[in-house]
Amino acid sequence: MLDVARKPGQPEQAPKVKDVLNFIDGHYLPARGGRTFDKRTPVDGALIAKVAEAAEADVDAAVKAARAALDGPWGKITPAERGDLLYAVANEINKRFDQFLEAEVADTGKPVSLASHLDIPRGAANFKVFADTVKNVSTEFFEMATPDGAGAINYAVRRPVGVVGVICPWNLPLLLMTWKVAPAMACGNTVVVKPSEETPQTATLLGDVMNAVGIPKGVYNVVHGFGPNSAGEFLTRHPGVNALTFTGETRTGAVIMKAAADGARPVSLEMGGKNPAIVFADCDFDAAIEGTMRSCFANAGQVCLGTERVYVERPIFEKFVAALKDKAEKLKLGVPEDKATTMGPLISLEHRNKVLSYYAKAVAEGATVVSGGGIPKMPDALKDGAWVQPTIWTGLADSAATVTEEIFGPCCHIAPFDTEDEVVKRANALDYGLAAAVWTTNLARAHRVSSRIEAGIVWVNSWFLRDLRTPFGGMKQSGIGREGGVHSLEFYTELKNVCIKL
Ligand SMILES: NC(=O)C1=CN([C@@H]2O[C@H](COP(=O)(O)OP(=O)(O)OC[C@H]3O[C@@H](n4cnc5c(N)ncnc54)[C@H](O)[C@@H]3O)[C@@H](O)[C@H]2O)C=CC1
Ligand SMILES: O=C(O)/C=C/C=C(\O)C(=O)O
Repeated sequence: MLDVARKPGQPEQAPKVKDVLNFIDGHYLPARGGRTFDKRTPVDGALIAKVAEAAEADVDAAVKAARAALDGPWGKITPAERGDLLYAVANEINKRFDQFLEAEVADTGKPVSLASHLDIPRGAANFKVFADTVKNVSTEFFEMATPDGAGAINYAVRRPVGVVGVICPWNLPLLLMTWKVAPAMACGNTVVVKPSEETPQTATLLGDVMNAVGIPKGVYNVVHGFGPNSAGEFLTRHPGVNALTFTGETRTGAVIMKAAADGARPVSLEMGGKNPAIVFADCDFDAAIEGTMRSCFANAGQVCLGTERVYVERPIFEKFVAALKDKAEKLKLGVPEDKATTMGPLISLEHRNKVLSYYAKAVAEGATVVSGGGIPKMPDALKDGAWVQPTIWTGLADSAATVTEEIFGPCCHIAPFDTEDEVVKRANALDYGLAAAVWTTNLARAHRVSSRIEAGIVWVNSWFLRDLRTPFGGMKQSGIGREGGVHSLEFYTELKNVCIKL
């Protein structure tokens, strides 16, 4: 039975319903036509915001503002000056830390302890890291011989691609949005952001930060709404957008790629995963359990890098399953503000339906439910929240839907394996290739296995350990392109070669 951590009687007051507006050309604006949609907290289902639902004309205005800003002061300042402004953005986010924290927690229901250590600090750090990257990266220079003996020189310069459309998910809203907005701005572009309809608040707050530190109007714009036939589609189809960057589901990425084909516009796509963890018998057992707990259950399993398939070498299989079950059952579900809470709700009742459909499918496919498998008993005040039990299965075939399809919930299937060759093949068997974790104390094996795994990121004896200078992205259907450090410059700039005949 799960221990439910919440303060008795909470929430005592009805939350204030906020108006969340679009942010266009430096101004907070309602939607043309006045449409709004409701945002409810997944903690207890209470209405927390009325969000302006951008009409096509609002998206058009945002793109036009972003285009005009390219020709304004933003287009004329030096990379170093842009870098200083981005540092100011980061410092201002940190100054308003509590405001961002409150907004992120309200939208997602995630524990304050998680958002205060991950989401908000990374939101600020993203601006600093890309300000530094742009300042410190040089380009190419080649001297060449010419038939007349005078020679020529070539040098490459980076120029912004223009207006970048940024389509964001709900799982790490500020972190993932700024992971794209920061490099885009550091490279001199302007942006129109479409946050997830589930998490409209922190992107909106960031508009105020941009104004406060003097980012010129029109550089950063936010339009709210949904995907098809709404702000997402209006933005991705808009011919004034020069490049599109997206994090979210693979099927959505494919739709966005089709939209980008009109005008042959570049895309950067970070998409779904069904990530394996491979645990060898020679691992540091406690570290492997601790790391696998985080990779399966952090953020209620709503992390694209999270583990949903665990392969454990047979000699330690039973011990591993028992230890993971023990830890999973100690997770404390509860209100975000409670320091004891270690797992929040899923993002929405709709997403919970999806996750629960896999819980049912696992049973139908013949799984042994080691732990969880349903809806936890929560106090009355939280009964309308999107709560789900952390869940562990064993006994499924590698072909089961539960083992092959992204669930994006707090769950994993654990299977035994016998040989390195066998487990590498099983880990690589899917069309996804985002991340993997390998647990072993054998250094040669760590190198061997990580070199054979088909994933954009392999963590050995760790998980979600991020150096923001490194390439980040997925192989196969998990993504197109890499972002992070200098790799982001490849996407957010056009590289132009200048050849001068001497
Ligand atoms: N980081 C990741 O890998 C994430 C994966 N997911 C997975 O995706 C599933 C669905 O979650 P959603 O939030 O609906 O993800 P999604 O991929 O549909 O949405 C992500 C963003 O794309 C926008 N969008 C959706 N359709 C669009 C379209 N046709 N054109 C332009 N923009 C569009 C959405 O409004 C949102 O801002 C989840 O159950 C989960 O499995 C969800 C969020 C993040
Ligand atoms: O650290 C990052 O930049 C990204 C982490 C997580 C995701 O991309 C995700 O969950 O979508």
